[in-house]
Amino acid sequence: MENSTYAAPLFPDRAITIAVTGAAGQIAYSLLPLLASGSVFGSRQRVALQLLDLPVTESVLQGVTLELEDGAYPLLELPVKYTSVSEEAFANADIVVLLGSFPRKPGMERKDLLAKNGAIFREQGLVLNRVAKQETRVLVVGNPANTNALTLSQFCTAIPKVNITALARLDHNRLRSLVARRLSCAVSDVHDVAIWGNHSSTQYPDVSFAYTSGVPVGKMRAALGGESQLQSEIIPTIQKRGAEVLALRKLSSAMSAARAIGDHLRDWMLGTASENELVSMVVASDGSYGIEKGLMFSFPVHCYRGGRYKIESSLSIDSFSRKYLEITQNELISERDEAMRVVSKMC
Ligand SMILES: NC(=O)C1=CN([C@@H]2O[C@H](COP(=O)(O)OP(=O)(O)OC[C@H]3O[C@@H](n4cnc5c(N)ncnc54)[C@H](O)[C@@H]3O)[C@@H](O)[C@H]2O)C=CC1
Ligand SMILES: O=C(O)CCC(=O)C(=O)O
Repeated sequence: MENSTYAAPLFPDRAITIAVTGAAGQIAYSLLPLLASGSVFGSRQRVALQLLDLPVTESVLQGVTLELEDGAYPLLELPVKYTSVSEEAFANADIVVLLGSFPRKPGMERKDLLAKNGAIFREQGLVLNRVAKQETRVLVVGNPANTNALTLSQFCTAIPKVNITALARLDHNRLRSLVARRLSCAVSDVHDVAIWGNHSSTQYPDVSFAYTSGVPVGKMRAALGGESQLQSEIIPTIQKRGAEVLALRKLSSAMSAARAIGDHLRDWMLGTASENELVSMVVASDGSYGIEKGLMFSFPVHCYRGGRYKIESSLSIDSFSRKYLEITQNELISERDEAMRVVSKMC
């Protein structure tokens, strides 16, 4: 991971406590070693893990815990806690990573999961509302991630909305890597790609502000073949990348998702490698770019040490981009309305 290895620990005198739900699942199996090894929060930050999954997975979760212990990670507090009781997993957590949910199967759109996962995120919002600290940072990964984060935030008013985010970093990393492959340059040379909107096939992967050492800002669309090439090939490739992996593996992306979660958490908590770097995060809209206030929308943001971020609100959006922003905003509004209809019936 970029930047974190030598970072000063966020909590020099104690471990950072991270609750992970869905901890017996496939993303967790790639994520937990990243957290335990120090590659997210730095090589001097102690880490305490509180793992949650359903009672039916108890033996798997116990096996994962044994493996973490057998990893003999110097930074990891022992014993690793695991439970099927949300209150126990979330108590005193500095960070809560919500993977636990019903996953998409081949042929399904992520929004087909709204009803099933809306119930889970309502329930977890209510529990967090009772036991979480105000400063707890929450990252929603379970799909449909934007709308699950919105549902959770409706039921968890104890945590300020700025502390609740969802994952768009996998899409951001996919785009960054695609640009590097097309331009035959290093991924680390590609800066300021952006993902806008929903973590779904309507997301808008945007290269308008991207640059490399050889391609200055404003010239990236042309360097990638122009708007028609973006429209017919590059944008759809990123929009459908999750489905492509799912069709090939018969399982959704997990290794790359874990890596993206590490990147999201590291940048959010420690700040980006360079102060001006743009990264993509799903956050509550502040009305920038005309996006409805409160909608959980992926924006390009700047991150600052200590778990702070700011939406970059001064980019200029042309008609090519505007059309994509509207499509993804409309999808999020309809997901939100459907999710609120579903969860209101549960009250
Ligand atoms: N936002 C993003 O970029 C991405 C999101 N995802 C989503 O992340 C989620 C997790 O993916 P995988 O690990 O591959 O799924 P998985 O099916 O391997 O694991 C999910 C785990 O969650 C557990 N679970 C289900 N309901 C739970 C609850 N109420 N409380 C606690 N645990 C619960 C299950 O028992 C299972 O162990 C899925 O919703 C997937 O669609 C996956 C990749 C990228
Ligand atoms: O596509 C899915 O439903 C799960 C995995 C995912 O969200 C992704 O790979 O982007």
